[in-house]
Amino acid sequence: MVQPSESSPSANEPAVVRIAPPGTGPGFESGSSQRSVQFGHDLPAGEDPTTHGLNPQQLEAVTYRGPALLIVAGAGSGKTRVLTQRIAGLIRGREAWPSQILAITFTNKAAAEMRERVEEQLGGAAEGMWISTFHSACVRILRREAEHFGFKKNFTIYDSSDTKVLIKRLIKELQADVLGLTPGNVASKISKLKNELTDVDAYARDANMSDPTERMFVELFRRYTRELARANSFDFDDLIGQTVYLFRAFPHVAAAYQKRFRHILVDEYQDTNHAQYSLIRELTRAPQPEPDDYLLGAGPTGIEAASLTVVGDSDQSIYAFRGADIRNITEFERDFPGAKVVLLEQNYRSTQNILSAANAVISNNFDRKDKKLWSADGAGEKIIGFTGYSGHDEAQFVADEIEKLHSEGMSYSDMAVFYRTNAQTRALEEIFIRSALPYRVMGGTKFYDRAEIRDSFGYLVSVVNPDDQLALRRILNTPKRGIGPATETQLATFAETNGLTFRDAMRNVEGLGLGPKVTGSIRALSDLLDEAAELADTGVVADVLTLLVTRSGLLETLRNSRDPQDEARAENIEELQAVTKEFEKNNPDGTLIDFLTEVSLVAAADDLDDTSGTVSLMTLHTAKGLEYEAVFLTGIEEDLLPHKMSANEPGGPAEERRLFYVGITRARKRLFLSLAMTRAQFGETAVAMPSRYLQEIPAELIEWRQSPGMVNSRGGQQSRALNSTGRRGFSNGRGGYGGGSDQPPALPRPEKKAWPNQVTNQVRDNSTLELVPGDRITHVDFGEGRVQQVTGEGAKRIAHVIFDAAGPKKLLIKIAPIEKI
Ligand SMILES: Nc1ncnc2c1ncn2[C@@H]1O[C@H](COP(=O)(O)OP(=O)(O)OP(=O)(O)O)[C@@H](O)[C@H]1O
Ligand SMILES: [Mg+2]
Repeated sequence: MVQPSESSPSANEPAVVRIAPPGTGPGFESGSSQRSVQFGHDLPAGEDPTTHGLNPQQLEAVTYRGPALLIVAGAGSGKTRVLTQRIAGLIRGREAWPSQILAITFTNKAAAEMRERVEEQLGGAAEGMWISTFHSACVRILRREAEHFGFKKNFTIYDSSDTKVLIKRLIKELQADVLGLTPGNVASKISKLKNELTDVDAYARDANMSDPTERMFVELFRRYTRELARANSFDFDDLIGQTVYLFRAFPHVAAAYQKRFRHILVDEYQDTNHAQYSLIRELTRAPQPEPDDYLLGAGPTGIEAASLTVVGDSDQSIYAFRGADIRNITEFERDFPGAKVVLLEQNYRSTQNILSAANAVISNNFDRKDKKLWSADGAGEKIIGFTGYSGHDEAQFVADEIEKLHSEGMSYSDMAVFYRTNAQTRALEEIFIRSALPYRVMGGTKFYDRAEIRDSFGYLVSVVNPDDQLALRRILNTPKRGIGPATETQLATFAETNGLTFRDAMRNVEGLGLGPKVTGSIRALSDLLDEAAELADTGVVADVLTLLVTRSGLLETLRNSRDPQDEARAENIEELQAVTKEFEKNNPDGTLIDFLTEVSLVAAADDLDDTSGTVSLMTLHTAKGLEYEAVFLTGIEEDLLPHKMSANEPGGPAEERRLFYVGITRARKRLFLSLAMTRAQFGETAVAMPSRYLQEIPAELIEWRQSPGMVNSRGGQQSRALNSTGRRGFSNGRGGYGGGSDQPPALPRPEKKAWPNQVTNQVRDNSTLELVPGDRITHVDFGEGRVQQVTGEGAKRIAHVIFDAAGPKKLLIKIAPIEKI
């Protein structure tokens, strides 16, 4: 390795880092050069690994040196790759130490991938380099610096559900619900304001205070801000906003980071919001001189601003609803005068058919610079379109095609299924489970949202951050220990009147004059938390969790419960214990705070688990920046894509079109577009219309397939609307269907058969069904077939069957709708 990281400025010490002249300073000792450099690839002699295999534009983007560089290009043109190679080049060329680099990506997964790629290029760990999301970078900064403005290092992070609990309580206290204010709309308005860096005072100055709703909102915002500060907590938006505030209020703090980070690189710049943009602006200012700069001879202008590289694609801006501002990219040259702009054109990801579809779709957005993606890889296979009768039918199609690709040699982890809304996963998961198809749902990790997991975290947070009243109140009577709401209020009031925290009120419970039983309960809880805090100082995270969930009775109560659901809940807590052990293994020095930080960042953005050997399911938003051999875009219907919430918003349908474009451009070789004619949502089944975006794709690029249930049915949707010869079914492409009338299409009547979704509603249990190779069986959907093999045990037994008509399938015996014949 070229860089002995111990001698470079430690990752934990941002302190002062002077400009490192190339090739000097710790980590750049002479003699450690060529010889010790290893590369992840075998290269021809004389080839520079940093620039190897790049096209001329990419080369320019990797090697350009100057204060500001903007790389704009369409999907799959190598933007992220250029960033990665640029970082590797800076380090390898000894222009920067790893610790002088700050690279920002959009998800944890993208950050991990980028780190991996850089390390692969360098042939070793690039320690001290910050490659992270905006949120993670800000948490690291705040952990070190929060004390400058009245927070403590051990602050906790409120996720959106914590935020809503707190706002709900405030709404109740102020009886704000009569004005129509709900936790949801208050939270989203506050979030929006924070993304614009508007704090409550700034907002109040311009608010129309004669409007009672407005006045009430201001009061809620004010109290929310105060409660968060008192709880020594930040919400998600604060992480960025407060870091900006910190830098602006404390120039010497800002200066330390401005000096440290010499190269700042931002991926997916089109999706930065105002707060994130401001953070970048603060970090790329020339540091203000400090007195010792003069002493050291650096002088007031001795240190230049960091160099900034951003990459982005306006066509992939999909976070306007979170305040992302496309102008950050379009006005980059104005913001950073003298900026160099590089355009990339060639796409290295997808086949031409996929790109042509993407080009055709996105060209319907006005107000964009026309750019066409092209590939040197040839046309590739046609896009496959499929219209199912129902969401389950569609899911079955997806599962079948996945199995087919798999049997042709494609790995499950090279395939992904995307959808617009999380609700769509239900049908997909049901079918996937039944087909014994390995999959993983990415993002929106439901695990951390479960009540018992939140309870467990309530305990951990109460230990780490005793100021967090919300967490304490959550666990006060969980499990039930006879502490009612009246006692809770008494504790809160006692704290208020005596200027104590809620936690201190608990510690002094004997002074409250409560009954002996309640007093005893609170005392026991308080002592447990103290004991756990002691353990947290010296012990490992897993032990702290175990102490808390056992001694509090949380685990035992669930285990002893007669509610069958509680058994699963107890298992979830055990799973959490496994997560802490895993954390320990990966972070031998990790503290409880580190653990909580990691979880709060990960749970909000993407998945902890590795996805090897599984098909990935995720929303279109989560899919950004990723790529897969085969991609299934499901639910390409009006009201889903474009989503019905967006239809009437200014810019809504255009943003949804970009989302579709993002989805299409994730595919390398195979793209499947599917929809259903009826879709069950919120317990109702509604007729679904094909998305207006479908007909923007030239017909010759798509091969439409029939659902087996619709064969021979007259007026089938795809033959009416989406046949290969034209677009007869559509009026003018603006959502009209069937000649522009609002008439829903006549549904074809599938031949009667049991649809998969009806099967799952019955309690089916084949646990005792004996199957051996050679047995003939019949399946509700697939008809007759012969068992080839049975693998797995118990509830996880899988039958490998070759159906006479439907071909090979794997079935989870326990729940498969099969019978032996
Ligand atoms: N010069 C090149 N030669 C070969 N492959 C390349 C080249 N440039 C990029 N690639 C490959 O093309 C794919 C897309 O690259 P990358 O992910 O960097 O694109 P991107 O512009 O960041 O896409 P997106 O806009 O979707 O984020 C990757 O697999 C990458 O390794
Ligand atoms: Mg990218």
